[in-house]
Amino acid sequence: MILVKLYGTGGCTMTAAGAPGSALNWMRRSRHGFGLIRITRVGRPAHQRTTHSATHRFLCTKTTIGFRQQMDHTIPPKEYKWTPGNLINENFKLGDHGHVCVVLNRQIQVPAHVVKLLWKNAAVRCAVDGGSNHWRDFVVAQAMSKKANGSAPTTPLEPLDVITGDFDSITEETVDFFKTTPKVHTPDQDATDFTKAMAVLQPVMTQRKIQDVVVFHDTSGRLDQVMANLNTLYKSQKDNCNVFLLSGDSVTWLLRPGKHTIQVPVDLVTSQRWCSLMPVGSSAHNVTTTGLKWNLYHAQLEFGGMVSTSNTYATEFVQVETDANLIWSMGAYEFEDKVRQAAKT
Ligand SMILES: Cc1ncc(C[n+]2csc(CCOP(=O)(O)OP(=O)(O)O)c2C)c(N)n1
Ligand SMILES: O=c1ccn([C@@H]2O[C@H](COP(=O)(O)O)[C@@H](O)[C@H]2O)c(=O)[nH]1
Repeated sequence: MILVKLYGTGGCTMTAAGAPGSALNWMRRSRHGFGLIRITRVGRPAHQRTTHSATHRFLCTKTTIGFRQQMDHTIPPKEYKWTPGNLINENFKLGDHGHVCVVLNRQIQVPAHVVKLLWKNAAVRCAVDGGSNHWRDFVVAQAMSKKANGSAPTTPLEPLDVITGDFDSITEETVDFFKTTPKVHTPDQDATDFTKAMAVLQPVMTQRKIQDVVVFHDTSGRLDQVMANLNTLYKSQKDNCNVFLLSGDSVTWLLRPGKHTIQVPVDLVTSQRWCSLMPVGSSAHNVTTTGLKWNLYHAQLEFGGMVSTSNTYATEFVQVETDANLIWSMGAYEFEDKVRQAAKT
């Protein structure tokens, strides 16, 4: 097993410069047979951690005023355009420089054809700890189904580039199955394996100018893990990347403060699939939407107050203007499969 150890202690930070020993080189070097690469802990070392200083509070206040000015249109709000159809029923390719695929430790419920196309088109492919067991199951199931229905062999699934994690869930069989795949050990127990995987991937993404990450997860099972996965969306903001969580019946990502246009696949509009806006972590004080069945107008969204669930679409283009982060989640897939089944019969 090629083991790349992510040390739990140490003073250096990961660099994107590609210097010898940097995180950036894990793929290239491991392919050349390098056994051990030292990468330091995720996050800042303890001596560099700060409490919220006066300067920090000052900056926060300035930022808040900045958002208010954005909402007042004193300064134009930052604009974002989203085309989730690329994850649901067309193209299956994101960004000018491609996307990263990440498999978390949950059975893959996203329809197989979607997984295969997103995987094929990915620039980097990663499994996180027990996610590698599920990826192995997926690979085997695909091979078996081809054999069982006698269909012509197609090109095999592209290999994993890296497996990361604290390795408390990956099985020996899976280690053996992926014995040539580089492994990056991330033992830090103050962050989830998913969060640490994002940190491992970040230098490669920076180098290759990749901004989008497609994650196969599932909303069933452990609520703490589901909530932690949402937290990872927040944490990934600092790296300026977009992380999309795909489950068997939803696509979820973070809307940052600003003005968002979401182009909704037409079939989801006509079938009136659900969508939602959730103020996870902090209240949003000024949210205005158009294109939804139940719109908001300079509304406050917060836990303990109003949250927008079981909403749906009035038009193909939804606009959301918000002064705070919101989790956007929308129904997908399951319905598509039902339509496909119905069309067959
Ligand atoms: C305040 C606090 N609560 C909880 C923890 C414990 N903790 C947080 S993240 C983490 C690692 C979780 O690893 P992951 O592989 O993502 O999940 P697992 O399936 O092992 O639970 C642990 C142990 C902590 N370090 N600090
Ligand atoms: O029920 C679950 C369990 C795990 N996850 C995600 O997968 C990674 C890796 O999990 P391991 O248990 O360490 O293999 C974890 O960080 C979570 O992000 C999950 O989503 N749901």
